Amino acid sequence: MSITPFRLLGQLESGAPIDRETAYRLIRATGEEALALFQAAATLRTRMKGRRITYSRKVFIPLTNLCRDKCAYCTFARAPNDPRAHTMTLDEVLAVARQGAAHGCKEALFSLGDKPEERHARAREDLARLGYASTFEYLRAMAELVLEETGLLPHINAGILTREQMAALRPISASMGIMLESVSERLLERGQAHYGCPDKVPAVRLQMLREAGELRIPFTTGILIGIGETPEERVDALFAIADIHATYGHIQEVIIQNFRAKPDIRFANHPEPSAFDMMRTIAVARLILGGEMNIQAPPNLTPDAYGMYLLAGINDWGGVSPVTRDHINPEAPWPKLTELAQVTSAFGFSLHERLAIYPEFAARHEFVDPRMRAHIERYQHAMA
Ligand SMILES: O=c1nc2n(C[C@H](O)[C@H](O)[C@H](O)CO)c3cc(O)ccc3cc-2c(=O)[nH]1
Ligand SMILES: C[C@H]1O[C@@H](n2cnc3c(N)ncnc32)[C@H](O)[C@@H]1O
Ligand code: MET
Ligand code: SF4
Repeated sequence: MSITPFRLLGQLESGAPIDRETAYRLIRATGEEALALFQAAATLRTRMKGRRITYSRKVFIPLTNLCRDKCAYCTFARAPNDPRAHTMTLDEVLAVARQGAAHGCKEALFSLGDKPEERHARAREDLARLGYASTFEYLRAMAELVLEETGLLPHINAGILTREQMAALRPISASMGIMLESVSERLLERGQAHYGCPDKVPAVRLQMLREAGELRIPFTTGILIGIGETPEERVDALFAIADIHATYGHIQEVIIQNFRAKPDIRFANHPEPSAFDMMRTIAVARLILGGEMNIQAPPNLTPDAYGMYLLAGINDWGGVSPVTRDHINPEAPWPKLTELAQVTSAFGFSLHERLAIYPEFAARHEFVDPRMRAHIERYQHAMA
């Protein structure tokens, strides 16, 4: 039995949240049912968000590309003996941040390998040379430096952090995030995407999401699709995020990201998800997470079709940089902001800049550390 477009739209009009069995079916929808799914999700988005689509103007700061994990999809992490292995110096960090500030960027995205010093002597040596005992201590110092020297708002995407570490980063960052990636435990098995990745154990990532909620940290998470999970496991991951957000209310955006193959990874020959799979996942995410959630998909990972994600219910393009590459997907250039604005408007929407903390979170005192308040307000006044 299929859900008729009429029933699906009717169910939405009634305001009833979508249940898991319906989501399992819709994520595999084809033909007219897929069209109805997109329309329902897009209508829900537009009802709550209007026709405003946002992005954050950012610089990417890949503090270290050493990592203790071995994700099969990752080209960012480098082996210690790879000539491209690198831990940025203080001067390099400041130079990138200053260049960003000069180009109107307002976010400094710290995205880095997870606890490399626990696996690689090379990481311990790099840190010792820089005068630090751990990646976390160095990250904290560099985020503080960038904030105080340039005013850019740090967003911290540094893998698994303890509650104490997140609490220590809270006064010097506008927001933090980790991708949940997937809830599938199967992916930890030999040959799978997360084999050899202690930091990709779903329970560990879900626990960090909850602790960030307890700490009232505006938080980014999301799923990476096409890494060996089933469509039903995608749905389960989205419900896990929705459940945690229902308890804590701190998830400010959910990223739906598509796996992109590249030559030098374990998954070099792993198939990529289609733009149609992205649209079905985005639309189901919108129906599960509701009209208020910010749903983000990166434009650079689907350069010839990203405009269609607007028809499936996204309202955000994420961070876009006029200065730095996407170091996670270095082969995928950011669209120029003029092109992004043109595509967005061709689909009937308008493009607006936002900060690393969304306005609805910046407006709530409990989500803004007192030390961050003035930094955030300075940009808000400039953008108003
Ligand atoms: O340029 C990127 N930015 C990534 N970002 C940053 C994102 O695009 C935005 O700049 C920030 O989330 C602010 O909204 C992430 C942030 C997270 O908290 C978690 C995961 C990601 C993943 C990426 C990514 O793959 N590439
Ligand atoms: C920073 C985030 O980037 C994502 N990520 C890592 N490698 C890839 C890839 N090959 N394609 C798309 N996304 C990727 C992961 O979800 C990680 O958490
Ligand atoms: N290593 C972290 C993670 O995978 C940060 C993003 S990948 C550089 O969660
Ligand atoms: S995705 Fe993050 S955790 Fe996984 S190998 Fe790459 S840097 Fe490490």
